Amino acid sequence: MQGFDETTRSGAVAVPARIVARGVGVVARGGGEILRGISLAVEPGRLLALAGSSGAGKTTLLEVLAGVRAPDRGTVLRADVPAGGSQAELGFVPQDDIIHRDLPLARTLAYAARLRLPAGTGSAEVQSAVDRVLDALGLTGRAGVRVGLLSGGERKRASIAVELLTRPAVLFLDEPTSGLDPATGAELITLLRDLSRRGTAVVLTTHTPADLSRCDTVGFLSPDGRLVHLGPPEGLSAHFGVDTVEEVYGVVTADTPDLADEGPGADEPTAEARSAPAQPPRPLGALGQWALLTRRSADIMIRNRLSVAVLAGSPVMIVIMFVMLFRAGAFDPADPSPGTAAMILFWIAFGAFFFGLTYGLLQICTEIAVVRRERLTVLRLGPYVLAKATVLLPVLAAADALLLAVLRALDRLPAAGWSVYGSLFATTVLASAAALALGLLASAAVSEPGQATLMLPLLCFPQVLFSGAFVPVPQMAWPGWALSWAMTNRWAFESLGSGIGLNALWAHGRSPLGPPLLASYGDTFGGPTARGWIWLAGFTVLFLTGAWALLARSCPRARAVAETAAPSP
Ligand SMILES: Nc1ncnc2c1ncn2[C@@H]1O[C@H](COP(=O)(O)OP(=O)(O)OP(=O)(O)O)[C@@H](O)[C@H]1O
Repeated sequence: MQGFDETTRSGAVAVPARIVARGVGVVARGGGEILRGISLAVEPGRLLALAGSSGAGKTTLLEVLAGVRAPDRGTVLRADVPAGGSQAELGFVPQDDIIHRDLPLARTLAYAARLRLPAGTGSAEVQSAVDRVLDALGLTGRAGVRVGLLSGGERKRASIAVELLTRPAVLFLDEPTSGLDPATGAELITLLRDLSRRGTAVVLTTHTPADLSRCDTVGFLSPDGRLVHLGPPEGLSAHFGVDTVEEVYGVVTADTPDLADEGPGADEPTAEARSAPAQPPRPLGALGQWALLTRRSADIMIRNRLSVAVLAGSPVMIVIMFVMLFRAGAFDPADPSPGTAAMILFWIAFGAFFFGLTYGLLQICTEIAVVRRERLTVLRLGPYVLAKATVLLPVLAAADALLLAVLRALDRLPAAGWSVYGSLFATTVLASAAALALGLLASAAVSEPGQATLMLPLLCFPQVLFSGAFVPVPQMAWPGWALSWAMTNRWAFESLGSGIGLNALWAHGRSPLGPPLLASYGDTFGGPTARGWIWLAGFTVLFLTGAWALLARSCPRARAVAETAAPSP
């Protein structure tokens, strides 16, 4: 590990910053107080550790200082040390990794750099920023290794490297040493200390007593969220009248007196700093983000064996099953099989739905920590969601085309012109698009991949039951009839039937089973094919908007710290 010595001088920050919290309080949703009356200053060139028992509020305080979360009481203000000029960035490393595991380290850093560095940054500058942070964190030798194969300590350093790309003035880290062995943890703290010596203010939370002795200042929280000590680590145990830092955790209770509130000191941010909005350099625009995120998503998908297996395997498996299930010639007007013809169309609609849903379900929840972090500063959610659809729609269209082509080649579908097959193809692609959007919505709604997997049957069952294939829509009880309007599969099934002329086959084909089926299904296939397309396109837009809205709620933007002033009680 290089550290931030003279050879890595480019790791220095351009604009050091000071952050001052005064009387900060945070109230939990249930009404309990998480933090009470906390005042402290984060200084450039200093390494501040926040310690305290589990649940004391360390992460909450870190998030408030970083602008990730707004305080309910008090103020958090920042002052960039030199007057004038643009304000420098804040870096935030949460506990979860904030890099994609499927990409080689240098590649994932290059994507992060293109997203975070100002619009118009050239390839050479991106490469030099990546080389700089790899060097600074001792990861140059691991540049070509897939992130998932790095050790825990290397991955933690890789997450820090992402943050250093923009030369942040203040770097916040939530438990950076958790899960690391003592030597690796100590090495990491030394590295952060070197970083702080170069002008960056570093704030971290930790549970490891050994970390505290390597920091400049320790802020100790009581179990009820008050700051009960703030000072150099050497004075910590003496302050509480015990021999070791470990013992401090035992003696600090809700009865421990508050730190005397002397405030953060005379050089509090000036009035100008209070009112100055943060002016980060202009980031990549919406179109640029969409193009970059599309490339990154495609790159990740191709490199992930599981996703390649799902993308290629599920259409092939479903086509084989359909071929095994249905006999040839169900659409032959001379000897039709009316019931089978309807079932073939239903299962084509369901196949298109299933491809789209399975493709979408794991897209967002598997990288939510990365999205959350990128959203804090630069990421736009519209381009992000659209990039997912852009990458997956062509693959879905290919799967739908394969399904139709194989079924036609093996005579499970009738000999018909290009216009009929164009209509069937358009229906399946729209059905897949709506299902993909539903999958993305579900993926944005859950918090982990396990929950997304559980959603699969929950989303599929109603689409089978209420599509109108097994119980025709005119025969449904009214609650089922009402629900059927919300089923994308109903509209795909109806458009397929109308596009292929199922009513005519049932009415004029030489099978006595046709007319009764026609009577039972009513005008299910009698409407224009485009009616189903409009419904499917509408659902696609609705579900994509829903995914965007859910992400906007769960992944908020960071608040400009200078503006996070809440009224004091
Ligand atoms: N959004 C929230 N809504 C309700 N309660 C919350 C919320 N965020 C945090 N808490 C509660 O606030 C308390 C402090 O949480 P926090 O994660 O800040 O503590 P911590 O000191 O970092 O804990 P640990 O060391 O175990 O990570 C906990 O009891 C937690 O359950």
